[in-house]
Amino acid sequence: MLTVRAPATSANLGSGFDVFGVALGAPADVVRVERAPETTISITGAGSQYIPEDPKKNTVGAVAEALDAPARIRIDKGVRPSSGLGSSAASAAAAAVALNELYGRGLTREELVPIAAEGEALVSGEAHADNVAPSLLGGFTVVTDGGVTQVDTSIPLVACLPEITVSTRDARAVVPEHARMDNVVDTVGNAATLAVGMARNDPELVGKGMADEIVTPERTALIDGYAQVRDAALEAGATGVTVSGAGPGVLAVCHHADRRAIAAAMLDAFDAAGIESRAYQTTVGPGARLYTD
Ligand SMILES: Nc1ncnc2c1ncn2[C@@H]1O[C@H](COP(=O)(O)OP(=O)(O)OP(=O)(O)O)[C@@H](O)[C@H]1O
Ligand SMILES: N[C@@H](CCO)C(=O)O
Repeated sequence: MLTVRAPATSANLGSGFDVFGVALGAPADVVRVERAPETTISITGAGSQYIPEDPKKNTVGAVAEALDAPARIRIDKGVRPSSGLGSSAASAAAAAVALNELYGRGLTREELVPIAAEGEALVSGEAHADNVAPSLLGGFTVVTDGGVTQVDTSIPLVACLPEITVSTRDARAVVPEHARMDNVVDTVGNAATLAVGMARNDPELVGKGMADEIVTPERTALIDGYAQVRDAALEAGATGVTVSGAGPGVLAVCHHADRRAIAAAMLDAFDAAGIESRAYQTTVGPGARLYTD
């Protein structure tokens, strides 16, 4: 049996819609695989009751099919689905690493990115790879048609997850089809600032570079209490705040010493809006890890 732990991720980071992503130190999914004549899936853990065990409807089933690697697959969910923390991607990334090893396919982590993205196509209608790439490779990733660029970094983060759900499919429906050129110019500048900040491990540059006037404002409207939570995090010292992935998770970038106060401020602000939430105080971390029993 092979076991893989694959981390939650946060995609977009505001200015990098469908391009940027980071691996989170926590939470994570754990996937165990054994060879079998046909693929079966069982699921335990966070939100498992909302996730289909039918291989044709589960991201790990799509990965098993893409790798022609049937298996008995057990998923222990650390990442709740429809969270904005790359839940479906964490399972897909873990399965890709595990099944690649189980069947000796010999693919590199980079080569597994489009395979794991097949799972994302299944659940959100598009094979966007901005969650599976950081879950497989760790650190900060930039996904383009030309491939994936990755840099290791350890920027401190707080990811706050409210007890509401926003499906990626619904959140993609509000993305505007057109943008004004001045907003595009601003967003390109912010994205470049953010990327430099990641390379320099500088939370000030990363936070500043998350600003985005094109996609983020449309999505914040889907998250009750977002404005209050953002303001509370900024007051508590966050260098930048944005929607995590497609939401409803909210991501704050900060200095290490401010994480606790920011987490408390975000939890209180959601609470004041009548919404329970939990906060992960973490950093950008490593990618999927394989264990052999
Ligand atoms: N292995 C899996 N883990 C989690 N969700 C899955 C899995 N397989 C299928 N799904 C389905 O995918 C949907 C959740 O995926 P979605 O992309 O909406 O959320 P997410 O991965 O948490 O968020 P985001 O991509 O915005 O970070 C749910 O409908 C869930 O049932
Ligand atoms: N880039 C995707 C990520 C979903 O997690 C989106 O925002 O729709």
